[in-house]
Amino acid sequence: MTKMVLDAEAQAGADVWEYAFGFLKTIVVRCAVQLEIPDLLEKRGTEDPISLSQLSSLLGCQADPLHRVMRFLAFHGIFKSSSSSSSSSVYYAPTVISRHLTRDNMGPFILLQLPGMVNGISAEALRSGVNPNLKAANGEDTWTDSAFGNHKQVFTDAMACHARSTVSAIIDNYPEGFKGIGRLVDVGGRHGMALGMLVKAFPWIRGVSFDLEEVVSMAPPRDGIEFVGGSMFESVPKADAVMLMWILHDWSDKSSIDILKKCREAVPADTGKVIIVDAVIDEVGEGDEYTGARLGLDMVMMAATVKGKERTYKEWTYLLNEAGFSRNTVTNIHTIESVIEAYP
Ligand SMILES: C[S@@+](CC[C@H](N)C(=O)[O-])C[C@H]1O[C@@H](n2cnc3c(N)ncnc32)[C@H](O)[C@@H]1O
Ligand SMILES: O=c1cc(-c2ccc(O)cc2)oc2c(O)c(O)ccc12
Repeated sequence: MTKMVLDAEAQAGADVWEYAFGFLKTIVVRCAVQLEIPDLLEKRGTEDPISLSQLSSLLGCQADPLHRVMRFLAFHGIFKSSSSSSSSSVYYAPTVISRHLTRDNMGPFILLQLPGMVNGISAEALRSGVNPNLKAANGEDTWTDSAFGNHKQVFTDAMACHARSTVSAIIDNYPEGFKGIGRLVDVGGRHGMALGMLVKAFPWIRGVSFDLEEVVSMAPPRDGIEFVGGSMFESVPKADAVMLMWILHDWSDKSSIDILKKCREAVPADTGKVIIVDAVIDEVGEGDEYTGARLGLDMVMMAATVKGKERTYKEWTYLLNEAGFSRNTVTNIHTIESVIEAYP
């Protein structure tokens, strides 16, 4: 059926359904990642598409619902489907998008999404200013709220995905930022995925992954990385520089200022710096290819945290001034985040 050229009103009548059913893309992609379909198709490659019956048998899934899921994903360009001229079989092959959904790419990050988020953005939440998903008992600190799931492997796997992706961008676009740094503390560094990549790229660095005790106590040993448990609201281990990657966006302005003050105290007043890796929302410019992802991440912060948010450069400058930093620079690293360097 050829796609008709619709006038704006008719197109809007069709597009509105996207706002009813758009959430299904994440649910269905999440299902494909759970089944490791991107990995299976990637292993076979584009020259060896798999039939529905083979896929159904390999996955132990009913053919009919699997066909419907694959049909939906092929329509949205996640997989490539083709049919055989000699039989009624349908075949599936990987695409440039499905390559990013494998378990060693962004697959585990997709598995973190959705559960526990739905009511975080609702009329009730916007009117009350309270995220109904999270127990008020924990105040702003969702990280010790079991409902948040910080202790779960799915969170560690998702953040390792994120670290792989963002630290690659940091190494490619901001290598100069690590010259002269001996001891680097990664606040909220979890199991050291980011530091492991940084000390490999910059062997002069001695890395310290600082995180909650219940997180670092589960961290497998990692060459060149020391693990220290504690709270960034109490004190941060001393270092030449401190990194905060996807930390401050989880917290309110007040908590972020408190964290930044502890980080400033941990580095030398004359030669130290704090390296913030977080999104900078561009409200006035044209943005770039990550603008949609940054605004989506801001909605995740609203849905999943008590007072987390993404910030504009003006909002970052307010935080840094309040925390006593004298000056700062911003580096575009061509991914969802930028690197903000803050100097005591
Ligand atoms: C969103 S994760 C970011 C992980 C990693 N930096 C990354 O970019 O993928 C936030 C981290 O902050 C840690 N965290 C939360 N509260 C903390 C605290 N009071 N002190 C130190 N770390 C904390 C969490 O355990 C978690 O590992
Ligand atoms: O992308 C995320 C998702 C979460 C998240 C999702 C579901 C939950 O039940 C809890 C948390 O948290 C994130 C986060 O804290 C962050 O700093 C970046 C991204 C995400």
